[in-house]
Amino acid sequence: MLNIGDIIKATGGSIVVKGDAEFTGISIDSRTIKDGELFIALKGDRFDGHNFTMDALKSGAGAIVSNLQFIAQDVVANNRTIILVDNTLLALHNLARYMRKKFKGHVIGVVGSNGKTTTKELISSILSIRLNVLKTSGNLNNHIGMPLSITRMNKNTHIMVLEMGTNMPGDVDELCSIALPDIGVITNIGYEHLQGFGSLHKVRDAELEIAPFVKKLVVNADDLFLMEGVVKKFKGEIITFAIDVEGADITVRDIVFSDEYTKFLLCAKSEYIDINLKIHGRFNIYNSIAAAATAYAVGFNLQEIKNGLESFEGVNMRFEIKKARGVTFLNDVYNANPSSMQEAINELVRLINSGKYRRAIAVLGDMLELGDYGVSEHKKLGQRLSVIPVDTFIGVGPLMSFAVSEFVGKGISVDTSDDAGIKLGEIIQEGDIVLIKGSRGMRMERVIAAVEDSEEAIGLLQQNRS
Ligand SMILES: CC(=O)N[C@H]1[C@@H](OP(=O)(O)OP(=O)(O)OC[C@H]2O[C@@H](n3ccc(=O)[nH]c3=O)[C@H](O)[C@@H]2O)O[C@H](CO)[C@@H](O)[C@@H]1O[C@H](C)C(=O)N[C@@H](C)C(=O)N[C@H](CCC(=O)N[C@@H](CCC[C@@H](N)C(=O)O)C(=O)O)C(=O)O
Ligand SMILES: Nc1ncnc2c1ncn2[C@@H]1O[C@H](COP(=O)(O)OP(=O)(O)OP(=O)(O)O)[C@@H](O)[C@H]1O
Ligand SMILES: C[C@@H](N)C(=O)N[C@H](C)C(=O)O
Repeated sequence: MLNIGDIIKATGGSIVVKGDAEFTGISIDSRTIKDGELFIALKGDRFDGHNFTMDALKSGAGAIVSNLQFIAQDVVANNRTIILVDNTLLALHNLARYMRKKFKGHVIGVVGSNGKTTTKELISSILSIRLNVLKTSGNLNNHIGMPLSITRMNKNTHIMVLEMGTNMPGDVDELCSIALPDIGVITNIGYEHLQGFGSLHKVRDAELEIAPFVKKLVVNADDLFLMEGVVKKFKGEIITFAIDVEGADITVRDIVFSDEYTKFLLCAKSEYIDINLKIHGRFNIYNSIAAAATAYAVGFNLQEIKNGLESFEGVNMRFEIKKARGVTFLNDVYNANPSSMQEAINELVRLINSGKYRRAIAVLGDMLELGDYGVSEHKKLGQRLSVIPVDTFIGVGPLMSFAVSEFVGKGISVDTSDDAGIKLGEIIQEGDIVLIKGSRGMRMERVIAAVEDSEEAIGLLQQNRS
């Protein structure tokens, strides 16, 4: 329960109408606010939440606003609490910071270019074995989603696992100044959001903004560029995980990949345990050992870590392997940048080399937000695809057309993911393996939807089977 005294202390706001003094939680959305919650009216790209204060007050217990002119008299007369502040986003930040300061457990901040959501979920899966974990839900990793997640804290919360996203310098610093993490996890440094950062060095600087806040930093020792920055900027306890580099705190041996499972031996000092993951790819071993190292650092033993890792089912749209009508789809449509694209291609190659598939098809959408690197990174991708056994490459979007033009082989350039789905529907055959990936804005999930709807594709597959 949040009480009005704490809210006023945290936000410095003033009470305009005093109704309920206790609230079950915070909501920023009148469409989903629940009975007893306090609405915070935020201004967004499409709407100003103040326009929905009345709706919110009808269902909720009160509101924090910065502008009273939207509050109708009949709602005021209804005795719903109304708190006036100068800046509602800042009020959300201050409230989250206030609640965090009262919290005595560990707060784990997960940053890095790739794998944050998956690593956050893996850490939570392990810690939940014996603790009540509060985690950022889904991908809510920005200056709205992360503080909002903190406000879900209650007296039963033992530990927090918070994903922190960034697409420009200063984001991680801002998020850390609210969450005050004591343990940091940096998954890796890669080519992401270069439009906002300009260079890989600036990406590293941005992710390392977590360093001054934490006492322990869990880092990927195989990422030598990251490690160079960590050693320069961090003076606390460094906990390392690695597949290749020897001597890391958490390492792995005897990796076995298949399209059903990923097995390996997880080693911590002189102890080891076998792990059988339901998720796929070498990059997911990194995410798993990042989670293992974090859990180890807060006192979890290897059996608990095994249980948490093995029960994890994966996150939607992140390298899901789906089989439909004899075709294997690698559904990696959540996002894309040059580093994660390379990882996905490595996995495609590994699967092709297993000899189980007839043909490989890559359906790839633009990698967005790369600024000046956009064209050159797409051209490089086309060249890389040319030297692996990809039968057909369907490129979606204007940037991918540069990749298609560099591709030596059967390349098709289309404008939208719907068009790509139709093309794919025309060519897929039973026994094919298809990688589908692109930036969020490219909506590559529509490729799979279009194939599923395509009668032609279904017909072709049935014809092939008989
Ligand atoms: C605020 C909010 O959550 N908006 C989401 C909402 O947008 P919508 O169009 O409905 O409204 P507005 O934002 O314009 O509305 C303002 C407020 O009005 C409320 N409201 C509106 C209508 C109504 O009838 N009643 C109302 O009460 C409304 O609820 C608002 O409070 O829906 C969209 C579609 O689902 C969402 O896209 C939109 O989400 C925005 C973008 C958001 O910031 N959401 C956060 C909760 C969040 O964490 N979102 C993550 C995205 C994270 C991300 O992209 N991370 C980047 C790094 C980012 C770094 C930082 N510099 C940055 O720029 O943010 C990364 O690479 O990881 C997510 O959704 O996944
Ligand atoms: N450790 C990793 N190294 C490289 N690529 C990865 C790694 N983990 C995941 N990926 C790729 O990144 C995609 C998104 O994964 P995830 O959502 O876990 O990352 P994220 O960092 O949270 O992304 P975002 O920045 O959009 O929040 C996956 O589908 C996969 O292609
Ligand atoms: C979805 C957002 N978190 C992200 O990763 N954006 C990049 C540009 C992408 O979608 O590839």
